[in-house]
Amino acid sequence: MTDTQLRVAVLGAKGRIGSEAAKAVEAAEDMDLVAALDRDDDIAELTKAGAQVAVDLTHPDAVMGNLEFCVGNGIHAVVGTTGWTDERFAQLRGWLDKSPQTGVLVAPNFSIGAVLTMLWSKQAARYFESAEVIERHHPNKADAPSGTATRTAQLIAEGRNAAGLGAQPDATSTALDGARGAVVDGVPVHAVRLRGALAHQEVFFGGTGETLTIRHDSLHHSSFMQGILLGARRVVSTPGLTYGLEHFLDLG
Ligand SMILES: NC(=O)C1=CN([C@@H]2O[C@H](COP(=O)(O)OP(=O)(O)OC[C@H]3O[C@@H](n4cnc5c(N)ncnc54)[C@H](OP(=O)(O)O)[C@@H]3O)[C@@H](O)[C@H]2O)C=CC1
Ligand SMILES: O=C(O)C1=N[C@H](C(=O)O)C[C@H](O)C1
Repeated sequence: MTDTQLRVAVLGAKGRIGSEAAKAVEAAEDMDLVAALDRDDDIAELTKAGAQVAVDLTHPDAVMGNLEFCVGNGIHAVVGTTGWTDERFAQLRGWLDKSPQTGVLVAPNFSIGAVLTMLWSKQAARYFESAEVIERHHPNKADAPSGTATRTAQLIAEGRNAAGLGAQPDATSTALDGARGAVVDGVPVHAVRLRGALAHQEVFFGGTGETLTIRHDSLHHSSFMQGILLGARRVVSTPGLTYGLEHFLDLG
């Protein structure tokens, strides 16, 4: 270990993504993996290990407790864990207000293709009357819809609202519960759970005489690793809350 190495910890280090993130941190020349913690470990290990950044890839039930500890101890955080609500963001901002030098990145998705899907969906939204999101994940996923699909729908709604678009056309008057998906800010979101799937999303737009589909597929866990490492490098010099990896990408 040298003084210039970034001291990174991974929370959820036995999980599907956390285990890969721990390997990616270990392999990064400018980082040291100083702690790899999972459910039964004591989070106080982070301070003992001198962690500068904690990468949280745990569970929606665990992430807030982890963040309260990290921010309270001046440890920056890179968060991939889902389950974010307005109330949770308000709580996190409250903790950050008391620790103004600390940075937290909350990234609904660390893969570049998914980030672009979200940004392009917001851009496209203003031009189309109809927009729906279908996400597809492995059946071991705890939450539905995915954090990425939820954020995509929110961004589509922002694009629609800025363009003055009203409610989407939909004459459905009889439907089985759930047939039209969950509605996020006026945008239907459908979640498929499928053995063999990893993380996939299609965003459908419909206008007069045309449709547009933006599709992204994460085919391997490695799709998330570059974004996690970039987040860790950048969050240490970005105090406060950053929502979305796009803020750390040079997108022109
Ligand atoms: N933003 C992004 O790009 C990505 C985000 N994710 C998100 O990351 C999260 C994890 O996903 P995934 O790896 O598939 O899930 P897993 O269930 O495979 O991994 C989560 C791990 O965290 C552990 N854990 C639970 N509570 C705690 C705790 N308090 N402290 C430390 N570890 C804990 C779990 O233990 P146990 O099994 O005993 O519960 C498990 O080992 C999900 O919210 C997922 O949506 C995933 C991929 C990419
Ligand atoms: O649980 C997963 O696997 C994933 N979770 C994130 C989400 O809910 O959007 C990111 C990606 O879709 C993989």
